[in-house]
Amino acid sequence: MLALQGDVREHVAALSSLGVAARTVRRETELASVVGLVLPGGESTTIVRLARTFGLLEPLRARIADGLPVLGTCAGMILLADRVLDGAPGQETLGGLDVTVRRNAFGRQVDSFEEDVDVTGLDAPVHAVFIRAPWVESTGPGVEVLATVTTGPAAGRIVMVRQGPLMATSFHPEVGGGSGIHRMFVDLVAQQTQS
Ligand SMILES: NC(=O)CC[C@H](N)C(=O)O
Repeated sequence: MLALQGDVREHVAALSSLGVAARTVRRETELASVVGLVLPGGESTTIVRLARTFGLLEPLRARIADGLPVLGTCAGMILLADRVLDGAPGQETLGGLDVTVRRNAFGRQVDSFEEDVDVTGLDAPVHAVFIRAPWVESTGPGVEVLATVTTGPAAGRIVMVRQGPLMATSFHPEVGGGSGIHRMFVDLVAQQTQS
């Protein structure tokens, strides 16, 4: 669990409900020992700035490039994206996920909303909470779309993707979304660790 800024506690609670004792990562030595990493929602520019201050920016990029399973939610999705539209001037990411995301994409009118979304691979819909969320504007060839918005002005927009060991949601599964998304990620980590 990257614990520089954002809703770390909610993710730790969601993982703990699945019997997974998540460890927090703030230092390079802590990063070195994890087998999977969650990038929380929060403020993407702040998280990148703190990652640089803590000497974690390049080590994070290196572990992602090396195949570390990562779940990025909201700001965490922005951090995983290779390309950002409407970002802060010169906004950097960790990258790894071959997508273009649009930051704060849902606009002022509906900047926060909730919707039940169907997720490929889950039996029940996920109650998805969007808070000044990004959406995925476009995806590269290796990226699988796992969920889209179905109603309202943003219908059809991509809000969950996966590319190999990298998974990202626009919404906050750690806030009232049950444990389905975390379960998917824990399974992904287990798969990748075995292979
Ligand atoms: N809830 C969130 O994580 C919002 C993300 C935030 N708008 C950002 O750009 O980082």
